Amino acid sequence: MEDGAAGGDVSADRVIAELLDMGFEFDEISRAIGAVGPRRADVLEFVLGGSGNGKTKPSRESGSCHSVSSNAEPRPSDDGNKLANARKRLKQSSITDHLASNTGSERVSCGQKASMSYPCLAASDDPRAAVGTDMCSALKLESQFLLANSRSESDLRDKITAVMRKHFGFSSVKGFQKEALDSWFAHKDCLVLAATGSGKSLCFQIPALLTAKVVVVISPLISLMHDQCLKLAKHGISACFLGSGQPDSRVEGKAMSGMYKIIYVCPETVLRLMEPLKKLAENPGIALFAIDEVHCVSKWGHDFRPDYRRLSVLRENFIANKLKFLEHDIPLMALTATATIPVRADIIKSLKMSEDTVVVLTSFFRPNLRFTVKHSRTSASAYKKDFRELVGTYNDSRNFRGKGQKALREINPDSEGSSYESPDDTMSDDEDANVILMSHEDNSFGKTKVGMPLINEIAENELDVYPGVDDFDVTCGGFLECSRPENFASSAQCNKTSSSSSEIVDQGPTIIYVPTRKQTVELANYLCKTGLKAAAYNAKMPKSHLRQVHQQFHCNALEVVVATIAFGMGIDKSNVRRIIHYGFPQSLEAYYQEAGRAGRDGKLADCTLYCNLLRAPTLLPNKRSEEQTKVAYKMLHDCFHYALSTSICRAKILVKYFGEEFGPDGCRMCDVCINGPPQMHDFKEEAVVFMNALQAQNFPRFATTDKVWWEGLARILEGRAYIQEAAEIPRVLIQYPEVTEAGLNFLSMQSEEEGLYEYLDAAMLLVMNDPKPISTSSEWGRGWADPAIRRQRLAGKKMGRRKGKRHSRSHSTGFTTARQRLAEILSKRRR
Ligand SMILES: Nc1ncnc2c1ncn2[C@@H]1O[C@H](COP(=O)(O)OP(=O)(O)OP(=O)(O)O)[C@@H](O)[C@H]1O
Ligand SMILES: [Mg+2]
Repeated sequence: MEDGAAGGDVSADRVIAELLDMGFEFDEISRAIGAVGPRRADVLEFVLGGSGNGKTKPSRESGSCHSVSSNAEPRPSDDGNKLANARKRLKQSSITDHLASNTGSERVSCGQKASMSYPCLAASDDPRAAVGTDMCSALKLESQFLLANSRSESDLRDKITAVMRKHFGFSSVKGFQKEALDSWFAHKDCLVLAATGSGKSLCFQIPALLTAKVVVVISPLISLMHDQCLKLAKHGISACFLGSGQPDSRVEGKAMSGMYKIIYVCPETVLRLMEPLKKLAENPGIALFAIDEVHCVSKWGHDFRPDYRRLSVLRENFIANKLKFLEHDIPLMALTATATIPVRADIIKSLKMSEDTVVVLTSFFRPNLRFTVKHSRTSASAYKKDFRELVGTYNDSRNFRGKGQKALREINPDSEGSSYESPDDTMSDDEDANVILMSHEDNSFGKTKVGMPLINEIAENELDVYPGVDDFDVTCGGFLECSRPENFASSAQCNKTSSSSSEIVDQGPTIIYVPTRKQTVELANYLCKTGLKAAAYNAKMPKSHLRQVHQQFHCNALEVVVATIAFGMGIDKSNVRRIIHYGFPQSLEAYYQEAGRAGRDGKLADCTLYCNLLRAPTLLPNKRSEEQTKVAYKMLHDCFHYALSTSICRAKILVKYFGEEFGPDGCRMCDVCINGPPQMHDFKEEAVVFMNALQAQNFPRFATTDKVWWEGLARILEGRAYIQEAAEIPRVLIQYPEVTEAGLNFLSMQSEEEGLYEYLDAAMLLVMNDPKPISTSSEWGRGWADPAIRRQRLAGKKMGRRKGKRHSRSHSTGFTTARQRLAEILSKRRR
């Protein structure tokens, strides 16, 4: 959506449709149109200003800096001024402005760098003496000098150290960076697998500074390329990006003639530029093709981009056998933070990387990230409970600083008669979950296993899918030049509410990832009402708003950004203290990459996943091949299992997912390490009943009572390979279980077996601790007709009421009853 439309009059209907798409509520939009008319810009300003919610915001927030989502009550008298100011504020620099300033900064940097002393070079040897202040020439000569003189490894080391100090201000390269550079130096292809934020970019940026040749970097997003160019410009390195978002048509020609040390290019463009790249390879030469975020190559990865697969043309074309002027094949360096073992193999195969490709593998473990999973219905009714701690974290520190000791209660929406709190949260939650689960299964059961219709929890058009390559212009790098350091709030208003900037560092910013655009607005509004400086961010919002969010986030003027995945790659902000996922991510790769945006400064950071443990994630892309469906289900399956685990350290599961062994100890920080596993349970009896039922072909569906528990048992048996999925496309939950050879062995040996001790998973623990029937299930409904069952249930309810708690029913009672009922059902069926 372009801002260009903002100034013109458009029909109210169109404005309503657009804003609904952004995630705003219909009522809110209507109210805004009523107040300011149907001009899109005015309506947007009204709703983004939070005026549309009609509630008085906390007094502390008056004139708050977080205008992107603040809640000021509109004052009709100053509407005109407000809109005029807003329009002024929303007017952002164009990308051409950015570029102009880039060029400027390059040249200034060049002049500055050229006059700086260079520790490795004797003054008389300094090639820059002859080149004045032209940065490109200076760098070329400098790098010619550097590499030409690097006869030994130790020479190279020294040169690298010098370049690191000079351009990046770091004293040394990290081990994995050294390995990657060594392989480049040996003209070998290389696959670099290193954690988020570990410094992969330097692996391909340094070669550009060590030779007179150019480095070509393939990157999936224009915004990412743009950010990197801005950062490099700051370090005095000339770089450009090519592709649909490049507004200056001359840049491509300049790049192909070798005027930039580093050329960022999207895969689509690199394929178009094959011939010019060959010329570039001849003169001045291409030092390296770097393929960043290379997991996009793989259909098994989380961000599959078909054009990435076609990058095999690089290996096919830029080899000494084909291009006679080449002494060696031009090395490929592929880099990612999230590639499982199958993805790695797929990358090497798809890109046709050479057989002696060096794999640089570092630990994916991020020791300062503390992972936690919390059960939640992840809807508005759970906000109060789920975000109490977060709200307290920010507000308490402000109160502590003596800003009126405002109790959370006073500024909490509940005190204003909000309906955020559910009267019976867990109960309705579980029932909802089961209703949906049942309806899914009812819909799919009996239909063909392949290609059966799938039900999405959320309409897909409410989601932000993976950002397109040309999401140009909403970048983070542009805001690196905050006038204050990261740990300072940037606006005067912010400073009004924070007596000490250091306390903002203590709190640090939070990113909350939600699945839908609507939730970004809903949750950001909620958080603003509690007094937090929060803003919504999703791909349908105007670019001007998104830029503003980036800017305020980078300068610590915002405490919380509530975003879809659109707030993504390229965020290299060091002090993010919390990443909250409010709803299941689409894969563990995506989860780890998003979580990896926390704690880049090495200090402790929290990564919390709130999800409904009683409802398997079901969201799948609408348009997909059978193979993609399988992959998508597998990814959701892995996410669900991660969340359900009660006995394995979270960090261990995550790094193991990427093929890394973690050793016997856990991280000692995650919820599982802290809480320890639950008691083991002997599942033998249930397992025998269950598998016998499967064997008798009499049990095509799970029992409808304590269904969640039986699903958990199926997971356990599947984990032991006693049962397996018979469906061609396995889903998140096992659908068509069948007993395996190992299962048959277990059944035949059961008298000799001691027991089947396993941990209950988190969903099983939930239903064990709070057993309740599934009111919508047909079995449950039929159960009421049975006087014995009715008596039992009523007795259970009374007992619950007497003790004043729903979960007062004894675990073993609920458990045994369910098991007995299942056995009865099965024996009836057999008869
Ligand atoms: N040798 C080093 N010493 C200290 N800091 C470094 C070093 N190398 C890189 N860094 C810093 O690490 C941070 C992250 O670097 P970079 O953006 O390259 O990470 P990344 O591995 O590409 O992460 P992501 O997977 O999220 O893209 C940067 O701020 C960078 O300056
Ligand atoms: Mg990177």
